[in-house]
Amino acid sequence: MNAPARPDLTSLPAWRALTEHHAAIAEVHMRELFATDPGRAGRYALEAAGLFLDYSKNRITDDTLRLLAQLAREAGVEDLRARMFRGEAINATEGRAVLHTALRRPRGDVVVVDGENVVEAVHAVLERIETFTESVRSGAWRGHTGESIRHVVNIGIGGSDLGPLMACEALRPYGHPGLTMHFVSNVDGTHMAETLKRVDAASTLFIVASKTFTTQETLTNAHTARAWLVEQLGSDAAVAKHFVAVSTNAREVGAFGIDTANMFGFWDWVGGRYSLWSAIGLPIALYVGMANFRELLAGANTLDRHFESAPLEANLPVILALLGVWYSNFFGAATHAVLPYDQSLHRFPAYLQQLDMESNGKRVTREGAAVDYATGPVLWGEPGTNGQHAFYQLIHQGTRLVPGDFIVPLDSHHPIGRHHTLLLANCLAQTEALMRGKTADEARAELAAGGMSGAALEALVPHKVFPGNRPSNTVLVQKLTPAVLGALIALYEHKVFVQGAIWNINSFDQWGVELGKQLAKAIEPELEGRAGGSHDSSTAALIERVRTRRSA
Ligand SMILES: O=P(O)(O)OC[C@H]1O[C@H](O)[C@H](O)[C@@H](O)[C@@H]1O
Repeated sequence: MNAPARPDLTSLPAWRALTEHHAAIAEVHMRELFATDPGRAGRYALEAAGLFLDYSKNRITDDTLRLLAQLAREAGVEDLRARMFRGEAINATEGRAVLHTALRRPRGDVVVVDGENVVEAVHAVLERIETFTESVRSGAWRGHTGESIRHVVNIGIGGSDLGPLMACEALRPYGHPGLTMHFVSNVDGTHMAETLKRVDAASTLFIVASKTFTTQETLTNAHTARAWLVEQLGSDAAVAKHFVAVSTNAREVGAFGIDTANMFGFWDWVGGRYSLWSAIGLPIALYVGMANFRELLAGANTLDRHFESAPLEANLPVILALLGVWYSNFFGAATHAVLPYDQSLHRFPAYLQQLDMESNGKRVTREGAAVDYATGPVLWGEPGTNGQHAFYQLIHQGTRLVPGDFIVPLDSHHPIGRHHTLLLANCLAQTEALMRGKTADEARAELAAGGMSGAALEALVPHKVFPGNRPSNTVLVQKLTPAVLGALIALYEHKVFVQGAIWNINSFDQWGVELGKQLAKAIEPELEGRAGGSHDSSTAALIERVRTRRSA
């Protein structure tokens, strides 16, 4: 299981060469690079799986790309990629394979784990999902009182929430008109209470989605929902027609009271944040139908094949990953923005936050040594153009370097009037402005043309200057179809993989979420006065204040 320890990242020849190269080009402005190289946009563009990437507005030259690809090679990206696709247990701290790519393989493909072809098992579950979703969508599946299903409430959190929620939002144009989707994740009772106000029990299906089926938030919400349903419909027997489960843990599903005939399984080689392709995608399949769900899988599989076979220099996720490494490790950028110019991708940044930050927010190497370089960035974003009117000021004129990905479809699902032309124009204008900036002379000339002069003009000039040289990627897609969405998600999954491989961290565990959970378990009885504990003075005083001041 244990591969030989890799040399430290910063001692690799390519790393050293990149350090020198960075010193040489750090001050070079992209305006200059574009002015002296008419072929730049054509050379720094790639297309695969319905995604077109323009990465020419980056602070790179041919040398940068050559050295970054060399870094990927020296860091063993290709070897780890092969080991992931083969199903080796590359998630060493949990002793697990990492095989979300097997979930989107066509029938007939073979991926063997522990002597079993998992692709067959994957398709067997897909067939069960197909049968179930068709019966719900057609109205054949009846609730306890004989009504068909009109509301679906997914109860899950993290990877058992963000993926299905994001994809259902993104694929609204494909959604079943008679189904309203709801997602409850937060243990804050408000989330469940406000959702239950909007559904009626007789026509509601609850999906309890939890890989482990032990997650406190999800189990608490599921118990509340079940009690509500039983009260509304007046019978425990109603649970059978209104609750299904998605989990790897049949025992706990049974203990909760859901018949395992109504359970859709998956496997421990599917990480939570990589699970929307598994039965965790049940809400997606219910909403957009199985044919579209299969398209989503097929789009991701096309990107997988590209990732697996394209040379590093022409490999979309590899290029995105290398650019991220370039900014994180050589320019000191601490953050990365994802800016979809598509309202239906409004939860995409939130989804990517878990994917990227839970995967690469690590501080020790796969061998357990503390890293001496930066790892995953703080990822964030909002749909354009809303961001433009909120935080783009900092991206244009602030003191921090914020590389960003601009994602936009050429065709809208809602081509009303000139909306989409305006949206596209804004997207293209922003990346141009970030790259070019505005010099003092340009600002001066503009102010003069507006009738200003003298000291007043000069006083304004510094405020009107945009330094530019701010990097961005532009991802163009024809239209946000299920296949394109699948490819887009897979693009980021593999980007995260490549970065984790270079940083030599395990992108597939998440021990960092455990300590808070542990402490919450200890504090919970203390808040109710059922136990005492030993804490720092701040936590102790806060517990005391909560215990004595809350009214219920
Ligand atoms: O699906 P579950 O087992 O309920 O887990 C839900 C989520 O909670 C955990 O704490 C992890 O941080 C996430 O990676 C996971 O997706």
